[in-house]
Amino acid sequence: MKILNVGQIRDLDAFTIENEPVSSVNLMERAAQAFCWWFCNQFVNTRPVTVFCGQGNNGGDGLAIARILSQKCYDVRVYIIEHTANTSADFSENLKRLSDHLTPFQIRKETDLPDLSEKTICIDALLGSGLSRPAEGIMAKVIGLLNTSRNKVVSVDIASGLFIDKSNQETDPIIQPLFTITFQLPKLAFFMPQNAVFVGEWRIVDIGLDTVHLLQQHTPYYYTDSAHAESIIRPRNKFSHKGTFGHALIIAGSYGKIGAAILAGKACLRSGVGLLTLHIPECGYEIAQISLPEAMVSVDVDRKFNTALGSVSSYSSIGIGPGLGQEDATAQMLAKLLTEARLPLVIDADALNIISQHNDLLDKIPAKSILTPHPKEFQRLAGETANDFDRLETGRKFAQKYNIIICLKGAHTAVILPNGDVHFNSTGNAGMATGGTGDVLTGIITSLLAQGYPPEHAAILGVYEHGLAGDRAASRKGQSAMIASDVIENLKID
Ligand SMILES: NC(=O)C1=CN([C@@H]2O[C@H](COP(=O)(O)OP(=O)(O)OC[C@H]3O[C@@H](n4cnc5c(N)ncnc54)[C@H](OP(=O)(O)O)[C@@H]3O)[C@@H](O)[C@H]2O)[C@@H](O)CC1
Ligand SMILES: [K+]
Repeated sequence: MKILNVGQIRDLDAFTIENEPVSSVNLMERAAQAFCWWFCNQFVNTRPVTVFCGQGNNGGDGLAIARILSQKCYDVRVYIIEHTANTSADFSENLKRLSDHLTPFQIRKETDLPDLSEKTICIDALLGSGLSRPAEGIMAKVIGLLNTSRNKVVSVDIASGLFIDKSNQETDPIIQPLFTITFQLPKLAFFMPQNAVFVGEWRIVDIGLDTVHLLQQHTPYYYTDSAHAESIIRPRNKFSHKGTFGHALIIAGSYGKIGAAILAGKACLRSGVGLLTLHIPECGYEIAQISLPEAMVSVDVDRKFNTALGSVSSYSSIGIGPGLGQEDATAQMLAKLLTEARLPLVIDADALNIISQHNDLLDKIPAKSILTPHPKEFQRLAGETANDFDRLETGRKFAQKYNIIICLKGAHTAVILPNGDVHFNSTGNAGMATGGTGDVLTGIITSLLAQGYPPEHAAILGVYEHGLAGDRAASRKGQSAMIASDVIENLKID
């Protein structure tokens, strides 16, 4: 699914109006109906509703929503924030249509602000995609009122005050909703960790914007939905044998961290690889043979750390990093591997930290290798950034410069491709913020690479399936009880 910028959203809106054709006020009606369909499924009509409207089209949506909910027997109050002499045409039309049902109250100054009863659900239709500057004056006061009230707030399209495709300042007044119900497409702002409280839980409602025009839009930003992930999966051929699915090598573990190697290895096997070899220090030999009998074990000459590899030319994919440690000998082994490997690698955890400390290694990373840093590891690699938008831009430049793929881990892991495209993941949950889940991801992606998935697909699909397995684990065990092994047990890539 594509993620568009403000200008493209406006064009898509205008194109639909002209070519469907549909009048803009009828498109607004469709948007309001779609919002109300979600709202009525979420909240019963015994809950009072207060709608706060600006004077642009977001406010127009709010007026239409108020009318529809009132027709559905909700007890509705409407407040219009009169902050400008200009109102949009569709706002004015919806104000007329509302007059048979409700009389709105005006808010012009602070003393007009209402006392909100605790039970009322507030609908935020103050400002939408037309935001051109931070909210101020009476608009900022209303935002402050809603944020300090204990009421549930639902934002229409986007939280008022939040920019769709650029960073806000920390001091900007922005609504902190429980839910955002957005029209047609997710917005770039939703994927930035800095915006978590300004988005809440978000849902997309379809308002029938032109799909052909949407296909023609160029954007570097995508959202990996189930349809896209499923289109990547290759069915297993009936006549296949273990050689068909490749031979993966995972280089991981150190004394006290052999578990990381086992988790990565098990995840690799559970993601469909034909054969797996684990390269681990000698102290892990028996642990690995007992806990993972399906894997072959290549034992390092060192007892506690990985320090030397034999030839790697026979492997179909190589993952390195989980629990590796950062010994000098390990760093030398990694440098040699980067020089000798003739295929893209999966590089995680301590392998990334070693590269951060030896910047000359960056140029040696094989083309299309997949790096899986969490934000701190990425910062060590690429330097400080001013905000999450800036970090994403830095990631795009970094991926292009070194011809690599970066899976920037987070609530919506961003898979950044060598051409600068970014695919935000849709699966996963806060239960996955626990030790070992990163090792599992390394195993999954290494497995997909071994099976012949192109690196871009291995990264996008691996991240998606990792999150999906985490969601299955959370629904069975709960987010607090689940551990990395549960993510592995819930893998099912077919
Ligand atoms: N796209 C779609 O497919 C569909 C979109 N729809 C809906 O339309 C919404 C977009 O509507 P919109 O363009 O009228 O913008 P919106 O945000 O309501 O207000 C802009 C007004 O506010 C003003 N203003 C700006 N910043 C301000 C500030 N800080 N403080 C105060 N004022 C400020 C600005 O003034 P100006 O910048 O010109 O000074 C202008 O007057 C969209 O989010 C969705 O809800 C659906 O109905 C149908 C399908
Ligand atoms: K809004």
